[in-house]
Amino acid sequence: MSSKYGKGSIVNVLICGGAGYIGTHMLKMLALRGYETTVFDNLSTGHRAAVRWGRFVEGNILDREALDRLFVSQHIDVVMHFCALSQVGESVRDPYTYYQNNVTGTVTLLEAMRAADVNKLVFSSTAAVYGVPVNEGLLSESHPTNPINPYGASKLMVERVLEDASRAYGLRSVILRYFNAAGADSEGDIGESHLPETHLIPNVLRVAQGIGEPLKVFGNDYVTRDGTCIRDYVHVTDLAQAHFQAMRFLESNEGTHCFNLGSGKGHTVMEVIAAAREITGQPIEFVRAPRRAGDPPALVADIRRAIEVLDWRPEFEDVRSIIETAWRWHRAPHY
Ligand SMILES: NC(=O)c1ccc[n+]([C@@H]2O[C@H](COP(=O)([O-])OP(=O)(O)OC[C@H]3O[C@@H](n4cnc5c(N)ncnc54)[C@H](O)[C@@H]3O)[C@@H](O)[C@H]2O)c1
Ligand SMILES: O=c1ccn([C@@H]2O[C@H](COP(=O)(O)OP(=O)(O)O[C@H]3O[C@H](CO)[C@H](O)[C@H](O)[C@H]3O)[C@@H](O)[C@H]2O)c(=O)[nH]1
Repeated sequence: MSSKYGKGSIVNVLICGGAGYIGTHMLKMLALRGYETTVFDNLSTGHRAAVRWGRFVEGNILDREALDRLFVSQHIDVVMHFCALSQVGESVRDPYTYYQNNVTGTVTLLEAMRAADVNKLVFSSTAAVYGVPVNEGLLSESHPTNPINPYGASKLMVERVLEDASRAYGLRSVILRYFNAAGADSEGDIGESHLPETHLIPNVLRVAQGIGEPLKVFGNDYVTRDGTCIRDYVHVTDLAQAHFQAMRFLESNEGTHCFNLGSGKGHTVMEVIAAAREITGQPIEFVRAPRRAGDPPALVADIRRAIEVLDWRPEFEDVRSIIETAWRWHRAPHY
């Protein structure tokens, strides 16, 4: 079997945060490829109904005893760590909760892994670690990290912990800095369901369905081609595939390794709305609103490192195909 899809020495995968949006897509991929999966999740933002494969353990990564019990009861080869609170605005209002959950929670998980001799981790980081880009080009992993909110800072702190843990304890880790996760499982089994929903694409599609408040477009005076922010939307199944390849990479590579994950292409808010109008056939009305605090004008990934080192490439190349999968889910959500 090819190293891209074939099985290596890894059999048992612990998916922390596997009841959430991205974690459930990871879960489905691993389960269908024959891996033994355990999801550990406190359901703070995740959904029990989304965990349709493998074993589920309800628990909090801040609870060391619960983690110890899990590692004793189940052999684990690798941990994929999706748990986080991830709303930028909330992190500004309540930083203690964010540092507690995202940093202390992760250190607790790492300590439990060390005690159980589990030495491989794939970590969900974010483009928010970069802060405001220093130039207009694509962002590579070597761009300075200067987060402008506690959410991004909490992820950067964990990245630093992982580097130190690699030197001190031999932990192997891959840090994946995602840009904007979007879309849904192409079979419609799972999708994005957050409450409140802050992300652009689900909010646009909610308006297309005639649900809730009108869409707000935050800011129209950015120095971009139409005045609205540019983001790099990457399909959630492409993210799961990158995790899969990162997991396989850890079988033969020591140390800490960091990769951007995006599509490599940027779209303005207005371009996303235009694409969604075409796909849904709905007018999708919006109101202009002031800039949202903490929004950089443009964030687009340089993904060459993930292509070269992980042999990963996004399959959903066009934002329309990403929105189409999300639209299918939003018309028939299961949870
Ligand atoms: N969605 C994006 O665009 C995006 C972009 C960059 C990075 N990320 C990161 O990717 C990861 C997954 O994001 P998502 O969009 O799937 O979020 P999500 O909120 O849907 O999923 C997170 C999951 O973690 C669980 N969780 C949170 N804290 C926990 C704790 N203390 N103990 C146990 N479980 C806990 C939640 O219940 C949820 O099921 C997060 O770490 C997020 O910061 C997401
Ligand atoms: O109702 C909305 C929602 C969003 N936007 C705009 O659409 C763009 C995308 O916003 P999202 O909230 O969908 O995504 P963000 O770029 O703010 O955030 C995402 O990417 C970040 C990294 O860049 C973090 O990782 C974060 O967790 C993740 O949600 C932004 O310009 C935002 O101002 C609107 O105009 N109206």
